Amino acid sequence: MTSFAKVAEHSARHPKPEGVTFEYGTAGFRTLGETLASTVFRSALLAALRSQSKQGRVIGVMITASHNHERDNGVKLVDPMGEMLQQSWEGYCTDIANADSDAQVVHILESIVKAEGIDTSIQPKVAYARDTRPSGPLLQAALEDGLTALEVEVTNYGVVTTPQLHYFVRCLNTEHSSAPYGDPTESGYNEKYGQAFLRLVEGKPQPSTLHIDAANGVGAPQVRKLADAIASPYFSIDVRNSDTETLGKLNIDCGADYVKSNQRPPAGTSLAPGGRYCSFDGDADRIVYYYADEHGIFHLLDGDKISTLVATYLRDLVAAAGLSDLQVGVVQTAYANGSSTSYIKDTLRLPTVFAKTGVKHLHHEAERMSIGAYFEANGHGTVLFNPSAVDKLQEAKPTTPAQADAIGRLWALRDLINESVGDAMSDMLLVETILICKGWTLAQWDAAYTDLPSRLLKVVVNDRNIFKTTNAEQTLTSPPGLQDVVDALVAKFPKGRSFVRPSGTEDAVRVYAEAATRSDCDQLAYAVAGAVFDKAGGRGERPAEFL
Ligand SMILES: CC(=O)N[C@H]1[C@@H](OP(=O)(O)O)O[C@H](CO)[C@@H](O)[C@@H]1O
Ligand SMILES: [Mg+2]
Repeated sequence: MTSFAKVAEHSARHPKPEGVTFEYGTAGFRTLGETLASTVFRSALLAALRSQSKQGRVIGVMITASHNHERDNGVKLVDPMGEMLQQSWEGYCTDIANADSDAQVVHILESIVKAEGIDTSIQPKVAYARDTRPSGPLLQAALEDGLTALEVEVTNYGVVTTPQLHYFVRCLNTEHSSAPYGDPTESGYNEKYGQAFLRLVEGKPQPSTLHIDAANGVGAPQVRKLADAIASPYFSIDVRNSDTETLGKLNIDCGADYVKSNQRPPAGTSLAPGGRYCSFDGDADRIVYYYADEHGIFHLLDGDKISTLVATYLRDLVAAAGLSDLQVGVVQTAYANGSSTSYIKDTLRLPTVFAKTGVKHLHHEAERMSIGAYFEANGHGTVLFNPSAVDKLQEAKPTTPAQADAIGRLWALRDLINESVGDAMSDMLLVETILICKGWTLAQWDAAYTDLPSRLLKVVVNDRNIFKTTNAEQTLTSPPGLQDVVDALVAKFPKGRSFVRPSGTEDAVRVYAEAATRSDCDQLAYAVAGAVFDKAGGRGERPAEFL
């Protein structure tokens, strides 16, 4: 029987900072690392209850702030199949993080037990890990104190990538089932993905070296271990921005978010024409590729390019396997470039839907498809095979060697893909596989369609909570009248599209715009940003570039 007797005493060691309100947002809690100890301690308590509510299955806890600044940190819970915490529990997280006293912390735990009908005699189990941030060890200690207070059975995975922790959780919970996901260790991870990759590329021409920018984060040591496990010229890598020791380097002027937001290579990287480059973010769940053409012009291959590449490859394999009733679909968010959406609909002729920002929303949409590829434009995503697709693969009776080969490749691809969550390393192996099998350069991959010029801006406002949206976040329902202003501005520009939504991870409102030309796109973006600032409580000085 779990008792809350020790909770108040342990909680008193992790006082909640005064005047701070925490919110379990798009990707868990995320804010200044030095303010997070109480929240991490309390997240441990919730992870224990969540485990009991899932009959003692293992819940994950990851301490990371991904691509955000090194002084930030964050914590999020991982559900038993390696997916993001069920949304209905996010409110509990927010409530307990904001509880004003240790007694209230206990009271909230008791009320969750009641509301969820939790059997507290079940042994709770939690697996946890952290990224390389300097505030990580102290937050980990707070987490451990919470886990001890509730006598949780724990597995500490140390310093690993976010998707590795998701993978471990899924493995631990399927270990004794009829379909174990894999060995829940770092070497099990490297073996599983590495072997699937080698199976798929065997006999094809070898690619040139891949230059990986690891954002000076946890992806650096981990991708080196993956390369050691693969130990093949098919995966020849050069890891850059791999300094996880020096303070102040994480995500600074490098990493997937920097490259995608600034549309340029990491500082200090000059791109050799024909060279192959990619960037991870700070916790290695996002990846983007890029290259320079013969004129030295930078070209970005973002999440949209990855999802179209992957969807095309899967569509062709499914056809070659003779499994015409297996439908490949693509899930995007409103931030997907309009050209990619048209390409998926009009050229690939595949179904596509828009989900709200945040991978948990995309993941749930993709689950409804037989084979669903989902990616955010920023490079976070994966592919899901739903159970009926797996059944069909199992039942398939190939009548030709070509069909048998395609079915074998679909199975190998399923082993290559981290289905629990978007994973820079697994996605990289997937992209590499497809490029190797097609014998393509990055420029050949890029040739499928041309991105419309786009711009993403931030507007700092007094209260971002007044912004409410509908239609997969593309239409504002509040503040009143603002959407009409946006619509009128969009109508002025050929191929114009723009939308406004509150960020779930930062105290700001995001404005996205695209249009047929760079200058139209910028005019639209800055005009919409100006309208938001003027009509919805812009804070501080009005940025000079806003129109
Ligand atoms: C435009 C954009 O890139 N938004 C990001 C960002 O969310 P916001 O809610 O926009 O702050 O962080 C999320 C978590 O990493 C990521 O899922 C999402 O794509
Ligand atoms: Mg990340």
